[in-house]
Amino acid sequence: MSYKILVINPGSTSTKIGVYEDEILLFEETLRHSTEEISKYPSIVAQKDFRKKLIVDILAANDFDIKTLDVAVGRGGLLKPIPGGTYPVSDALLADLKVGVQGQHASNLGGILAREIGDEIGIPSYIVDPVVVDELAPVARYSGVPELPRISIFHALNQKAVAKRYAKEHDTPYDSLSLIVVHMGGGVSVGAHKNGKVIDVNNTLDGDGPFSPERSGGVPAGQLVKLCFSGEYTQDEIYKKINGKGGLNAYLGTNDMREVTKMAFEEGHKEAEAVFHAFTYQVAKEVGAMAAVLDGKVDQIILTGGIAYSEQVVDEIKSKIGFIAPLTIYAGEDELLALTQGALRVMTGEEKALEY
Ligand SMILES: Nc1ncnc2c1ncn2[C@@H]1O[C@H](COP(=O)(O)OP(=O)(O)O)[C@@H](O)[C@H]1O
Ligand SMILES: CCCC(=O)OP(=O)(O)O
Repeated sequence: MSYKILVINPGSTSTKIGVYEDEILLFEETLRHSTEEISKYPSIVAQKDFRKKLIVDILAANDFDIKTLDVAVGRGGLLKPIPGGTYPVSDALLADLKVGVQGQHASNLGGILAREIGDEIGIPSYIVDPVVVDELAPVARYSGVPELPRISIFHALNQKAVAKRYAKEHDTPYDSLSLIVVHMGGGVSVGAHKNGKVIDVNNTLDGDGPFSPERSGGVPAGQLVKLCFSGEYTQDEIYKKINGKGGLNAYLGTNDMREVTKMAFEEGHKEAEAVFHAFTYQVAKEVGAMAAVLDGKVDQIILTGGIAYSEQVVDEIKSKIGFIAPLTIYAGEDELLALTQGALRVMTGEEKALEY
């Protein structure tokens, strides 16, 4: 028996959709969203119908009968911290996605849309390796402020998928490798993978690590406190500076690294050039930190995510961190396939679904 699988991957700057028959891709589509397009919506949940219409339209454009699907799987969002694996979108999980128990991010919509479409046609819905997968070592949880422990929010699905892909291509078990994986998408995550666990990673959402197209990354905390109490901004406005309107958006008014590259190197925009170099500098610096986490014994550094398509970004980062370990580039991500495989493992009985 084969399974037809609808895969839904909402990112902060994109919606990626795929339909698979078992592991065979029937069709896929990536729709990129500008900040202008997305910021029309007052909340993540308010984007649901907009993103659902994209899915329905893509199925129709491919003459695909939605009723022939066997399962729907979505990227998992800001739930409570949980172990990696495949989870049915239960009522409890759905409720937490709607609230966003650890915050607001487009990935909250993955499970919500999988469940809604699944219920409409009477098929099961799942999420796989959500962004809250937490494998941090105890030592990595200290921040210096006891009330503010460091937490694990990152591109868990793709970080795990590319790490396992590297292990497979090199005929080595994933849990015997020490890897640094750098995902450069709307957010940037830099993870230290040791013995099959992500023992440290920057909180990709909330002011930690390098800046990214949409996020501030780590900011000077004292200055941030002053800004918060300056009376000039609401809480929401301050938070948007960290998540949504930070990073490339804040400096240059775009979340598109291709646009920044064009401004910097074709149009002679000096600030864009400086921001481009600052981006690669910050990413390289975080890789250096994760090399220390791994005691300097790093088998491979993997660069992935949409920005890894840029040779110029890759070359600049490589020139700074090449001394640590060799680099492998997996541009884009393996998230659609990873979601498919997670759903299939449960549908075929190879793995038991976890309970949220
Ligand atoms: N060929 C490319 N060169 C440089 N940047 C790219 C390229 N393709 C996509 N990007 C950038 O990658 C970022 C989005 O990455 P992606 O992994 O798709 O993000 P997300 O899933 O978070 O929406 C955007 O800034 C986009 O401009
Ligand atoms: C919430 C962590 C994952 C993340 O940042 O994803 P995007 O790059 O898709 O925003």
